[in-house]
Amino acid sequence: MRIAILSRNANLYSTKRLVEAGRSRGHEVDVIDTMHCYMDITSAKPSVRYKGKRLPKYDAIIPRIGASVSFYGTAVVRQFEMTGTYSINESVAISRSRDKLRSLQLLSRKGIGMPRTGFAHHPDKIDDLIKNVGGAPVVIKLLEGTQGIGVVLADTQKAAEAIIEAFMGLNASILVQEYIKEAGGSDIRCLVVGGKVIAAMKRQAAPGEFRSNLHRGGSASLVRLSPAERKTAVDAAKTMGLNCCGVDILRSNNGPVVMEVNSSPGLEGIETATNKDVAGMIIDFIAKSAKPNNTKTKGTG
Ligand SMILES: Nc1ncnc2c1ncn2[C@@H]1O[C@H](COP(=O)(O)OP(=O)(O)OP(=O)(O)O)[C@@H](O)[C@H]1O
Ligand SMILES: [Mg+2]
Ligand SMILES: [Mg+2]
Repeated sequence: MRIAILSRNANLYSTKRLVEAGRSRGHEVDVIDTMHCYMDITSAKPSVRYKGKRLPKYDAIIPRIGASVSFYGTAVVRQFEMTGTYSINESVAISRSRDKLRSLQLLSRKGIGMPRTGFAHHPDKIDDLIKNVGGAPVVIKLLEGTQGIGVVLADTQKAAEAIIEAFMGLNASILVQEYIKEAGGSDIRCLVVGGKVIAAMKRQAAPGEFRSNLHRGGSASLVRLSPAERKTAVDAAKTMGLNCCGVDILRSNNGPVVMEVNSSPGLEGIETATNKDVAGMIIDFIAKSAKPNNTKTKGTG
């Protein structure tokens, strides 16, 4: 097969591993910088151009679209879909998962466990917003945050009000979420490929920290999932319509709750923690699933 990896940087661990896994299985693999693709969207014969040439017809693409380039990146994926190329994650599903409010509303609608969550942009009654999710302690999140930045734990009602006021002053949309204390500063990253959890790791926050992000000093280890956790991860991926994603779960007293679903999950942490050839499993899934003109929109909402 001929596979293109859409990535801004060929030297990233995940990109390198996917290239390696593809080539070692006898596929032709190119890395294409998403942001350097351009196209004539009105052409009757859709194609994608890159560095002055028309790109060859790929059997499959693996979009690795960073959060900061979601908008243009998903347009490029959509163009590949129009040329009949199979994308492991379709453009609609990537856009859906990138919108935090939309994805949390969808997960909730499907009855998937979630921390009690409120969202707001400019509430007139901040105290009511906080009480509405059960009162302090609460976790307050900037909608545009990433790698744990913009995620704050407010222990008291007063602290929560002050933080929300500060975020309101920045004209930002926020999430206010029940604090899952019993998770003990850890979360579980489940890698779902083709409707199965193929690898999972537990991330534990550094001492004195509640955010388990590896970028915030968290450490990863192997974990055994319960059947309920497995099902929650698979259901969340299905709701998003993603064939390949990372589902982040907290272990709460009421069972597993989903925090978010990531459509371009990093491979380094999970391959190191589990010692599994995750990249290889992704390529194997593509080899099995990629058929021309096979972009069917999965999921609704
Ligand atoms: N409601 C919560 N209860 C307990 N811990 C939480 C809660 N929400 C977040 N955390 C902790 O904070 C970390 C960061 O939160 P979250 O994943 O929502 O934001 P982010 O990592 O900045 O976003 P992204 O993953 O998109 O970069 C989580 O991994 C988890 O350890
Ligand atoms: Mg996170
Ligand atoms: Mg996220």
